[in-house]
Amino acid sequence: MSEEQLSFQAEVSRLLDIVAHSLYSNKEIFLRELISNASDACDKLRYLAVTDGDLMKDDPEFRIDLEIDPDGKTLTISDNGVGMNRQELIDNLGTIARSGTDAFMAQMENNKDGNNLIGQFGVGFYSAYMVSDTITVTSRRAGEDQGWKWVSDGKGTFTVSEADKDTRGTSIELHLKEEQKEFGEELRLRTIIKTYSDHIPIPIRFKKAASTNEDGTIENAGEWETLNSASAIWTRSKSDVSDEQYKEFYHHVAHAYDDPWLQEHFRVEGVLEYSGLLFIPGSKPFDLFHPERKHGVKLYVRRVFITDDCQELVPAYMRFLKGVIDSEDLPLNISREMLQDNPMLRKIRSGIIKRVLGLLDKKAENEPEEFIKFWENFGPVLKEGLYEDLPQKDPILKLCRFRSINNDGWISLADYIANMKEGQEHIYYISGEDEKALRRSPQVEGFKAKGVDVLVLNDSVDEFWVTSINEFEGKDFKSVTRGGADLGKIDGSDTADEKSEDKEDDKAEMGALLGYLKLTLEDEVKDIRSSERLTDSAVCLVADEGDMDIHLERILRSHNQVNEVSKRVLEINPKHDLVKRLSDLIKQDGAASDLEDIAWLLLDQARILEGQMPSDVTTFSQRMSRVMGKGLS
Ligand SMILES: Nc1ncnc2c1ncn2[C@@H]1O[C@H](COP(=O)(O)OP(=O)(O)OP(=O)(O)O)[C@@H](O)[C@H]1O
Repeated sequence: MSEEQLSFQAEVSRLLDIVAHSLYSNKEIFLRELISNASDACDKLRYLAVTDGDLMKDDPEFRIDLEIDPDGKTLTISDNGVGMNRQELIDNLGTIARSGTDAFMAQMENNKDGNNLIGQFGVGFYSAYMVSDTITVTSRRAGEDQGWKWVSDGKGTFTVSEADKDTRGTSIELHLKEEQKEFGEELRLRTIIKTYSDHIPIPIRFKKAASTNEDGTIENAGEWETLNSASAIWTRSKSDVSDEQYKEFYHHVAHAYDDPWLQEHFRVEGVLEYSGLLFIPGSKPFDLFHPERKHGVKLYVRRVFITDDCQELVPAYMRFLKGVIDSEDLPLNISREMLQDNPMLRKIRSGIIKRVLGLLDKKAENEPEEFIKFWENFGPVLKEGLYEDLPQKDPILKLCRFRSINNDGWISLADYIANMKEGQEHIYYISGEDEKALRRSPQVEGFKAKGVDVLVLNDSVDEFWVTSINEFEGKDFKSVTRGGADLGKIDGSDTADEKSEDKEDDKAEMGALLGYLKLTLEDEVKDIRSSERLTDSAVCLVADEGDMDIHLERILRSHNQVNEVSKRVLEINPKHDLVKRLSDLIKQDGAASDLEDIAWLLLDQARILEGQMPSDVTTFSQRMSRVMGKGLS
């Protein structure tokens, strides 16, 4: 097959354009990316060779070799890993199949500080275009005879052609940009390898430059020197690993550049033996909520990489975890299918869950401010565990942090309970999308006035757990937008506290108005009540005790899981001037016809406060005009 020219997928072209023009100062990371890929390629072959030993029989020792040409114009990174055939070269180096790429590129293109984002995202192989003007990849897939060459200047197209390659694996030749010649210097490369890739468990070798002795003989020519420690970092004892080495391993295993927020290096012995090195990232990845997002924990069996896609190893609600688990007990030739219902794996999984929840708990206790950093990045993910993993509900609830109407910062449920008022029986919450709007909702007014705190739940997962969890430490969760407010039973701390006779008076006062409103609006609402929860607003809507909460219903409707809109209860505030005036008018004139507009406007106002539309905007605006016109006359 002769040379063929192909175009990059549009996303790759956009990415390459960003990378080539990036002013990102940390350009040396390209080498880390290429070595990381080389090491992954060796891992993949080692796994395949468990069932097909022939694949690496002729050359059983893995290695990654670096070579520079005498002029320092090219740098070549070669590995004897799994290699790529023609189609794999086209697919892997011509397309990106990575979730979050679009979001990343949009941010890069809009963000003045976009250069730092390159570091956060990790652009993998393509980062080599920060330092090269042309890249030639020559590769031969293990078990195949034909080698292939991929060449591109990173500007829209690449070519693929047959190539002679005697050995399996991949060789990447970078033709360095004029201004990036430093990456063709031996000393610079040695430093980079020590800094970024010491932990790679495969020897990274450098071909020593030849030196000429006084007598004219040539020394060192063609000799290889290993630059790294070349042992799996999780097999070493903690005292043998420096913080820097842990950090670099994290960068490698997580394909990330930030600092880990937490690291845990451990060994479990006994019935089941495994070791692990787990990290929680210091920043939120772009694709955390992408449906295809997987956790980043690689499974090894006795140092052999098995898979980085074992959903049974770590639950989805811990998909922020990165790192390695290395089992001593699982069979080496375990197939990915066999992992699906494996009792040993289930035990490892529950060990990981317990360990991570324990570590988080310790952090929350001992370093509460640090813990908030974790919470702000990953809290919404961890909360998924509240309904996905019911046995862990209590430890997770203990870790949950909340916004609330009486606090600017974060509080725990224990804080909430400690500040409950005399007579308060429930943990009150309000849920919706917009934190600011929720804090100002009419339904929380009465709670605020009494000093009763209300949790503000504005993560999309909240609605799902809060309706399925019955209680925390004997207290149940109650929405302030559903059912009666029960505020009368609570001992308020401020002057707004009212006596129960007052309330009875209010009810009697309002009787005629309530009767009139019920008659007028009976087809639209389930009931109309005098409100205990309003202090400033005239009206609000609430769900009746047994009905679905307003916000949950809206979410389910947007997912087409419910069709109808439930009728709500309209509450009116007996202390509000407008309501008092209406009540007086009704008592004087009976149901005067011009009160009808006002009744409807009150209902529509309550709907708008809920973020809904008036049921008929034309009629709404006509009523509004009529009432305003009367106000002016
Ligand atoms: N040395 C190599 N040997 C074999 N395959 C390779 C090699 N380098 C890259 N690849 C293939 O190309 C793919 C793309 O590599 P690239 O570095 O762009 O992304 P990645 O490693 O999958 O993820 P990341 O962007 O996080 O680094 C890899 O997933 C791998 O399949």
